[in-house]
Amino acid sequence: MTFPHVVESIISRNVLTCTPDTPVSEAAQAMCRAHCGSIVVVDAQGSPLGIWTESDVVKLDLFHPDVARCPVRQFMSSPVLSIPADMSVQEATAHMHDNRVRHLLVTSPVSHQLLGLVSATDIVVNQDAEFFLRLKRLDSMLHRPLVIVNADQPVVEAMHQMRDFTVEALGVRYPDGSWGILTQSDVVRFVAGGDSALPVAALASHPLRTVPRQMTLLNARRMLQEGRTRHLGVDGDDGQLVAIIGMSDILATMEQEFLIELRSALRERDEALLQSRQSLQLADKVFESTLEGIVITDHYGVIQSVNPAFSRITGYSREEVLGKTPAILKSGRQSADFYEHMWRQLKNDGYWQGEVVNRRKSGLLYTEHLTITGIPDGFGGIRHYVAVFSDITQRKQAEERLHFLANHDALTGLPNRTLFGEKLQSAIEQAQEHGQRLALMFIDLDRFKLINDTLGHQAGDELLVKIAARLQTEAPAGSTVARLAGDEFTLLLPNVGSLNSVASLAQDVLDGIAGEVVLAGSSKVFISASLGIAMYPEDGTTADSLLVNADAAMYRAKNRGKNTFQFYTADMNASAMARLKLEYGLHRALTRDEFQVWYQPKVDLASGRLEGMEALVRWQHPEMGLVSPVDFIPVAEECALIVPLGAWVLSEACRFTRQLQADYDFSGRVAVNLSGRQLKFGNIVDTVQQILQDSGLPASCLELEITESTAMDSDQEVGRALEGLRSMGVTLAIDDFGTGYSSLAYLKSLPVQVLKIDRSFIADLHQDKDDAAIASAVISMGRSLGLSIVAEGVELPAHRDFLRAQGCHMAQGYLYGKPMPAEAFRRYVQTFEAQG
Ligand SMILES: Nc1nc2c(ncn2[C@@H]2O[C@@H]3COP(=O)(O)O[C@H]4[C@@H](O)[C@H](n5cnc6c(=O)[nH]c(N)nc65)O[C@@H]4COP(=O)(O)O[C@H]3[C@H]2O)c(=O)[nH]1
Repeated sequence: MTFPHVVESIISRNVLTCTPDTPVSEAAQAMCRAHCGSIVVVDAQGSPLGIWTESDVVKLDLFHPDVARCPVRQFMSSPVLSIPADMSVQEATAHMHDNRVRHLLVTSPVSHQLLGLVSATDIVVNQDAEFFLRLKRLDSMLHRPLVIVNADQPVVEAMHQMRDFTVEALGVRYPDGSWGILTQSDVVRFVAGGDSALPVAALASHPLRTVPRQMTLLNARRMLQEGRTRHLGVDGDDGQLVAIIGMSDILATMEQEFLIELRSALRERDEALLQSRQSLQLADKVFESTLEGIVITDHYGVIQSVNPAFSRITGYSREEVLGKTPAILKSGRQSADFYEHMWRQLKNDGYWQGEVVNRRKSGLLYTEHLTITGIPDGFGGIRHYVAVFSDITQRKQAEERLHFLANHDALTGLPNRTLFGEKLQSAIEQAQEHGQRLALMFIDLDRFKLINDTLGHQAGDELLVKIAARLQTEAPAGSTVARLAGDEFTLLLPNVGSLNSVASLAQDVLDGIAGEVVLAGSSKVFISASLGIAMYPEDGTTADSLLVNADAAMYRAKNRGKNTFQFYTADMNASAMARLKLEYGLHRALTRDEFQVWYQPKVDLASGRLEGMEALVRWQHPEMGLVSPVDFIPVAEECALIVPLGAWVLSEACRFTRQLQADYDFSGRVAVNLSGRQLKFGNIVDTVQQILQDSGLPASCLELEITESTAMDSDQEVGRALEGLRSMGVTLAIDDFGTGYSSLAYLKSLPVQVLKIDRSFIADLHQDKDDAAIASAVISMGRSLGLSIVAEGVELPAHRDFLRAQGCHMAQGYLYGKPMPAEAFRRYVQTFEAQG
């Protein structure tokens, strides 16, 4: 059976009312007129005081002569039961059942005014009970006794029968054997104005309509509704009247069924309520006592509730965070991208889980494992977010510690073999992807075993820690130092440039390690290391092959006498060694006076006069003999030795030239090469000034040559230096002109006076038209800019003749004289002078 939702939808709004003083007979008349089974007794304000129903009428003692004139208040049921209109039909039915009434007044839940009346009939008629009524037959509900009166009996007696047997209708037997019926409403009519001596026949309905006992309740109800009568006689199988049934009997049956259902519904509801109350209590307990922090926010993320664990973990009290957002915990450790991703997932899945680093009120960071769940609002949106988190800081720290221990050497704290292997692998992948080179150095301490055995393991450990520290000092940024085992260390250098730089670093590492180490107990040891280098990709393309080859190279270094390094590839060794040798030699050469300045004459092409000379440095190496500047100047440039070396050459050349001037009738200029590094970092203006002053050589007798590429350097420092030198009165020349990419406009802006045509254009100009064309173009261009033109590398008379014909001013080359030591040049000047 289904029930209408609330009582208001089924109430009868036409309520029959009367005052409390209304005589019983009048009340009964009103009920008869209105075909109502009850009348509500109201006070002057219309508030219900009681109710008087058909069944109350039957209870009247009509033998008492004045009873019909008595006020209805004496017989009404009071207080009258009323229910609010928004009460559910189920509850209303339970109410009726519990209070054993068939009518309830219905009042407005707001104003409490009387709205109407609801009867059991209203409830049952408004049920969709067809299915049920079709299943049930009349004989299933024949529980009430059939009470029979004779047609000639007085009505008052019949009323007593009704009351005593609590039946709504009586069977009336007529003398001819036919049947009639007397009902409660007939009694109401009687009370409304009947004579107490009236016989039953005067009020009874006759004949009684009868139906068979097998009839369904549905048909019986239909007949009752159609026949405008509230009762039917039921025939037994033998055709004898066995019962009288009325609408109320059908309703009672339905009610019973209804109540059974209702009771089970109520029981279920109560159980559900109890269960939900218990779960709520449980949830409350969990919320309050759980060790996990809980934050509940609204749809906008504004905090609505937090539990005690939240305060314990974050340090913020409930009051401090209510109305704020969880952003107060932000540590800045997560990127905007992180939060964007989190919200996107929350929106899509209604769920997010992960680790977050937040900040406690005290400022300390902590790591939490956080789960955020969106609580749906039932309309496709989110009503709340619930965040549950646990503080996993200690666990994380322990994990990190474990991870560190698993990947680092306990003694030195350096990465161990495992971590180093990973780093090497990823460096290889990186190098492969970007086409870079990397260097792997394998370092093994020399004589470590001896130290360990003689001084003990503790001293050995101490030494290893100190060596690790030295290695880390030498390791450039971006490199990785690791300890693989015992006294074996590695250094990984990603993205390395030249082999020379690797060799230099290897030497620095060895120098950094080598030396005295003071250990606890003041024992001193001298330590050194041997180092092997494997290059990616030349010496191997896998981590293993690089390690094996670096190790092999290290053994070779040991065999070569220790405290040295070796590349795995022999060629690399040779060039690196040669270069290192040169570099070391160079450092020593200055202090050991191994440098010399040689001079090469420069001649005026038109007159053939000696116009000056170029100073050219030479290195008299004790083993290698005379070393060309072509071999050592670039090295000196790289290791910055060029600055002191250049200053020495300059001072030597100026002193020599001043001497020539003093000794001979020599007024020529000396040209000295300047490197770019001298111009940038050598404080060159002050240096030149000082040298000129010390030597006494006039600035006009000094020419400084800079290469075309240095001249083109747009570095401001270079420009300032050139201006400074020029304003001092020194002549500036551009060397090797034609080999670079000088723009004419730029050339014009430089404070130079001399252009030296590179000898590569001169060598073949007598037989190569292009060279000839270039040389003559440079000459004419230089002249047009007002520059003095010097041709280098003039070896043949043909060179001389061509250059002279083109208007070149000066020449320098083997035709006039090779670079020669100072003494030889002195003689050269002497000869020239003698020739006049
Ligand atoms: N084949 C041939 N060569 C000729 C002839 N005439 C001169 N040479 C060579 O040409 C070079 C001229 O010097 P550079 O262009 O300044 O080129 C110089 C210069 O760039 C650099 N250099 C020499 N001394 C110094 C110095 O004191 N400081 C700096 N920074 N660089 C220097 O070394 C370079 C080479 O110097 P050197 O070996 O002395 O070589 C000299 C010289 O010996 C010739 O007719 N035929």
